[in-house]
Amino acid sequence: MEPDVKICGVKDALTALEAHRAGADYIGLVLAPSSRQISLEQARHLVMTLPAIRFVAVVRGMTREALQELLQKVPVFAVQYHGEADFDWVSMVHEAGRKAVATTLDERADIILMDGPEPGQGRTWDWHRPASDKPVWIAGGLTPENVGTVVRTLRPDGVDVSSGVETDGVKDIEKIRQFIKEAKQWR
Ligand SMILES: O=C(O)c1ccccc1NCC(=O)[C@H](O)[C@H](O)COP(=O)(O)O
Repeated sequence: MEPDVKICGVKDALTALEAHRAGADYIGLVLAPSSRQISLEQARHLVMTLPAIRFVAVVRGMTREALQELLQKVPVFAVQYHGEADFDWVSMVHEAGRKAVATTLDERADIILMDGPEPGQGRTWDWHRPASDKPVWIAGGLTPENVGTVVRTLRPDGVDVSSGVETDGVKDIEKIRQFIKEAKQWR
């Protein structure tokens, strides 16, 4: 099986649609503080406009109340939670009928994302694939140039990229196409 590809930090419908048409399996919408952050209203508009796309809401250290609001307002396919939570965010996401993407080895989640210490900064790290019954995605400094090697050596269930498919901080559809081609030809 070829790995799933998530293109993270998409901010507009055209880029989401082009990435989807290029073969992206998931599109990440950053709701955490970031140059890629969009509002709940923008996220809702994207998700409602493009119902065929599996959108993942990317959050960091979000409170219970804010997560509740997100789940009520934005019908994303999944929530990817970065940072510590002092409440059971996985159960909340499941009760809302969504998938949970954990950035720690949390076996209650549906997918484990192995990301670097500075998400979204394009920094590589000691990529490795932990033993887990859950699908494991790899992220952190991936590019069209290195993703093939990562897929070939670690055999992840998915790969996730943001900076590596941007030019001057903006998503670049040619890099997205190249990344997807390289990621999916190795499995
Ligand atoms: O992308 C961000 O700006 C971001 C901000 C806050 C929390 C998470 C964020 N991104 C998470 C992702 O899923 C990124 O795709 C992942 O960290 C890889 O990023 P990159 O190394 O830039 O490819």
